Amino acid sequence: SASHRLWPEIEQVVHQQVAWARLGLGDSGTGWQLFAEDGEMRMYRREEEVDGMVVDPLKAVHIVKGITGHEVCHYFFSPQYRYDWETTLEQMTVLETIADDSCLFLQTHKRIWPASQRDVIFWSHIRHLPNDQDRDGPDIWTVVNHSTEHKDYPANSGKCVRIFLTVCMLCQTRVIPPKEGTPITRDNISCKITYCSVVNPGGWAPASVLRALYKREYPKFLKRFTSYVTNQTKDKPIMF
Ligand SMILES: CC(C)(C)c1cc(CCc2ccccn2)cc(-c2ccc(S(=O)(=O)CCO)cc2)c1
Repeated sequence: SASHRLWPEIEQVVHQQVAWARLGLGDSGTGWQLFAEDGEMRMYRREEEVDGMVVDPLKAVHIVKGITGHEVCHYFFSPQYRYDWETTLEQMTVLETIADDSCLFLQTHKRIWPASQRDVIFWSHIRHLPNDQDRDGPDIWTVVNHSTEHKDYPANSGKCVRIFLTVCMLCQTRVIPPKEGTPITRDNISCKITYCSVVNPGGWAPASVLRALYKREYPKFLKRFTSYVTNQTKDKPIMF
């Protein structure tokens, strides 16, 4: 709700992330390296370090047939499905339900050898940015996750190293209209997904180890999540 202490930050970060996600990859001069390809999915990263720590920004573009942006964002945002698709998750707690479109999460992730176990606190916000009639802009659904602090869970106070992240799942639905008068089916829809992520792994971890881990884990993550949405929605009415 607009009166919540996090609301100004949510508004600012969501608009910044939507603008960032909608930027193309620019020409090769922008340093984006394609590092994974699988069917329609293309995954790019830039090598960046902050205080000697790998924080490689990642941008993935994927086109998935038969699902909508609303459905992708619904399953990505809603806590009740997360254990189904987030296999690196050990524990997820909803610390606060800020509004029906905003939650505060605490997540501990399974240890990924040889890095030590990590946890993260982030707010998550789901937003529909409809294309206003006069502009034929795209109809966008997005979920933005952004790290924040919580007084009851100070960073690095327990067994876990605190990670920091900003993630944007931005979706645009495409409909190929079927023959006049016939209903739209899942064969007529597809979703273009732009997934942007910057994960600061917190405490020290060797750059080579992190880069190998990101290279292996990220493609699996997006494939697994989109397959999950396809399976969850295939026998259900379309959520536009
Ligand atoms: C390896 C990599 C795929 C980058 C990775 C490792 C870890 C585990 C923690 C970690 C980080 C770094 C090094 C070792 N372990 C967590 C995440 C992560 C966490 C959260 C989200 S989310 O978009 O907010 C969806 C809700 O869960 C996405 C990714 C990614």
